[in-house]
Amino acid sequence: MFRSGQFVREQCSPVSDEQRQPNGIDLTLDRVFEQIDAGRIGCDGKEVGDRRACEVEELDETHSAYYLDPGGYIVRYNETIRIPEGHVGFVYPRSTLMRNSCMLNTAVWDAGYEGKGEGLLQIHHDIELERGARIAQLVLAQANHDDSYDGTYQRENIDSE
Ligand SMILES: O=c1ccn([C@H]2C[C@H](O)[C@@H](COP(=O)(O)OP(=O)(O)OP(=O)(O)O)O2)c(=O)[nH]1
Repeated sequence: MFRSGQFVREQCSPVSDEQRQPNGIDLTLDRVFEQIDAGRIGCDGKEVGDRRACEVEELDETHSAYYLDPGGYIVRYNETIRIPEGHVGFVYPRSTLMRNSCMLNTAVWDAGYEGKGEGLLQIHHDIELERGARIAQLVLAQANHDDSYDGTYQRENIDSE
């Protein structure tokens, strides 16, 4: 069973009323990165390639935003997300992203994970994205599981900042 938006909200912070959805909460954009070096996935371990932070551009006198050309980017969400025991999380793109020829690729959010997670943003047509804008939605489903998340991404982007 998928949990209510209010339940999901209680596992994340900070979350404003505007982010609350019937079945989850919207996640907002913190930062955008471009990968500049090869990563590695081996049988004995893994490595994430180096990346550089993209710059927010002054688009006119009143606002600044990321202006992204087609390509693949890593995005970091603003919210610290906690996946409670007995649950699994899924993140979907906000449909307006998709309707603008962009897509967010995501993986499984394990029970016990806590952190400011990341996603792969695919841009198929130039788009303007403001920091803090809602780009994705997190939902939580009840799930049986063996053990809890204890990997290298535990508390990512919380302890390091
Ligand atoms: O789109 C996603 C999906 C998951 N996560 C977080 C939550 C998840 O619990 C954690 C680890 O994901 P996964 O287990 O898929 O990573 P891995 O590559 O297998 O690394 P590890 O060996 O640390 O588990 O990353 C994200 O930040 N973004």
